[in-house]
Amino acid sequence: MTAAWAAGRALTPAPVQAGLPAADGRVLAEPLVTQTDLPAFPTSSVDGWAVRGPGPWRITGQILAGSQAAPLTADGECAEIATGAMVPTGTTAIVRVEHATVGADGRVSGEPRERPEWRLPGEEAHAGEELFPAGTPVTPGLLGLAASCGYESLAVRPAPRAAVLIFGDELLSSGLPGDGRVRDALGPQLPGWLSRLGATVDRPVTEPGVDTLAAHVEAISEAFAAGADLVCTTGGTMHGPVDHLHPALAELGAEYIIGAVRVRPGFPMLLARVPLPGGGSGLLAGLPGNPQSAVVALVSLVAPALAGWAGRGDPAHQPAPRVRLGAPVPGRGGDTHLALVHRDPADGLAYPLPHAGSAMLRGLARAAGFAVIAPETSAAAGDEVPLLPLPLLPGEVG
Ligand SMILES: Nc1nc2c(c(=O)[nH]1)N[C@H]1C(S)=C(S)[C@@H](COP(=O)(O)OP(=O)(O)OC[C@H]3O[C@@H](n4cnc5c(N)ncnc54)[C@H](O)[C@@H]3O)O[C@H]1N2
Ligand code: MOO
Repeated sequence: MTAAWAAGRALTPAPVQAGLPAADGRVLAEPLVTQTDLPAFPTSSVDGWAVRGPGPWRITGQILAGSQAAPLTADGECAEIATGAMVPTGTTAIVRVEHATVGADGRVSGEPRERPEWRLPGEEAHAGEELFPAGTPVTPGLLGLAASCGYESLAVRPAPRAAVLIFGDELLSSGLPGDGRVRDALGPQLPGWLSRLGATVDRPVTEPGVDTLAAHVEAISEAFAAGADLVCTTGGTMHGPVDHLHPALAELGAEYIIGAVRVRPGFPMLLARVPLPGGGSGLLAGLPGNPQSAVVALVSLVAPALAGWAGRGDPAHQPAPRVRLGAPVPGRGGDTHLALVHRDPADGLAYPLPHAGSAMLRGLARAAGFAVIAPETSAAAGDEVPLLPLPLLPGEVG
């Protein structure tokens, strides 16, 4: 959702310098420019003999990886060379160890392959060359490349810090539900979803907050004061007798970015900008109390807001994955229907899941994501529709 992405983008903080392992998952704030030729010196790609001129060759030395290579000064000379070692100047060929023999006179004979067995400086990249632009997501592969071309740290957009505030007098954080009380099903799952979306959740989710206006205002203020960039609250998004989120936002002087979304389930979700006492502002995502609706809000509002904040592209401008349905999915009138689906590996089709009510999690816990059924439409078996995926890791996808 572009408005959520833009709200996150507007709060994108100044870049930080992060050590290479710590930069994983972030986004480059500056282009990755190689500080050296890659490779930086002529490098043997095999174990063998660096030779000069026609053979047989007299052994003049040994060059191991990591050492400086003495030149081969005359035809008929060779040096034993290891994979990764610097090729001495004067080398005309490298003969692989398995293609060479050492004669009784101590001389080396053998046939080099036609293709040179070493890599030339700059073959992969030249010093000063831009390898990736600012805005590129940092992956483990990119970290390895950055190290190869001379970096110890990278200028990246810092990870957004998210806090989770659970509200509801009816919620228990341990034991069995009953007598009007239910277990909090959001406190245990939201940190995992948020970290899969690239946020840092560095404060433990505390006991559910009580359903009073004062408790809402205090908990939200406190979470921002403790350094959260994004506060996710759960419950109280409607206008029932103990729904205090809207009044709390009014008291905090918040400005709505998105007040509700014409989507089922999850319509009371909201995103607001909250002014901070020290200046600047933070984002607050109000996730509806029904647990599946809260996850809908997470993928619809929180995911794009975090992408914007972290310096990543607008997910709305990236091609949505599409799935072919194996069974019909009804529409929800004038609202978009987000229908939980899983993919059957047998036929590759997406099937709507049972137990998909907004208060249920049994369907969600094995879903790949939500099939998007546009307003005033319904989908038939065989139709291809967009998929709003859950932020699952490879192998977790249902
Ligand atoms: N008069 C109307 N009432 C409701 C409507 C409506 O249109 N008119 N919409 C329903 C929909 S849809 C949703 S979604 C909920 C949103 O309610 P709130 O965000 O205000 O959430 P609560 O009222 O606090 O809770 C709703 C429901 O979810 C359970 N819940 C809350 N938090 C948790 C949690 N952490 N873990 C597990 N379950 C949780 C709570 O016990 C309630 O059953 O409003 C409907 N009402
Ligand atoms: O919109 Mo509610 O979120 O349908 O359960």
